[in-house]
Amino acid sequence: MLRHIIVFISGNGSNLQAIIDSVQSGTLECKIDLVVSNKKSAYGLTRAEKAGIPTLVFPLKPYKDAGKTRIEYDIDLANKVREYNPDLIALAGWMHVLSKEFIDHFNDNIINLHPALPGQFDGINAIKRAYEAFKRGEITKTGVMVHKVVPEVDKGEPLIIEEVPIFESDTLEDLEERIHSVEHRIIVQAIKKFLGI
Ligand SMILES: Nc1nc2c(c(=O)[nH]1)N[C@@H](CN(C=O)c1ccc(C(=O)N[C@@H](CCC(=O)O)C(=O)O)cc1)CN2
Ligand SMILES: NCC(=O)N[C@@H]1O[C@H](COP(=O)([O-])[O-])[C@@H](O)[C@H]1O
Repeated sequence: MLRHIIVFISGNGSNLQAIIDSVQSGTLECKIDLVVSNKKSAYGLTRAEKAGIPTLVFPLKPYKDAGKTRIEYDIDLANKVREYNPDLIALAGWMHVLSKEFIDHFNDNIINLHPALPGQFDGINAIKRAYEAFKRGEITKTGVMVHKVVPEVDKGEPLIIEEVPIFESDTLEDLEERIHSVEHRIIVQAIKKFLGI
């Protein structure tokens, strides 16, 4: 039976593109029913449109301007996404912390791609923070993981973890490039693993 996924983004969408490419090549046998972005400027929306995938732009600002809460935003977003009844929601660069109220609608069927090892650099700017920690001599390597999403940020059970080396000669850009290439591979692997396909 064809499995259905929804991908959440906030920016460039290179990981979304990796998912799209895998679906189009047949290596990932599922259907991307919707791409959701909280930013209308996200280039990932263009990637989705070029691939003929429906998009939903759902910004937070109107809620803030109306004095509404993040929870109200999350509940409204969850109600829109539930209409698609996805087998999986994949957060691929989604830059909002999702509330319990959102997560509870989807029975643990949410995964997130994070460019760090478990417990190393939770939150945003993980690659830069890892690079700076390496330069201070505090770490010798970093990594990428895809994990289940729970209310506590980046603390969900890992599905896939891959270590990524850092070299003395690396610039931050070198490390970012190395990490992104790993991300593009393991996000697809993680979806396959989660869906059992
Ligand atoms: N409940 C959860 N929500 C999200 C998780 C998670 O594990 N549990 N993963 C994140 C993705 N992420 C790290 O992997 C992450 C993204 C964003 C933030 C964050 O602090 N966002 C700020 C806004 C930052 C900005 O807009 O630049 C915020 O939400 O206020 C932390 C971690 C996705 N959601
Ligand atoms: N904490 C979450 C986080 O940092 N996510 C990161 O955002 C980038 C999105 O890139 P993309 O828009 O090109 O896929 C990726 O590096 C992803 O790991």
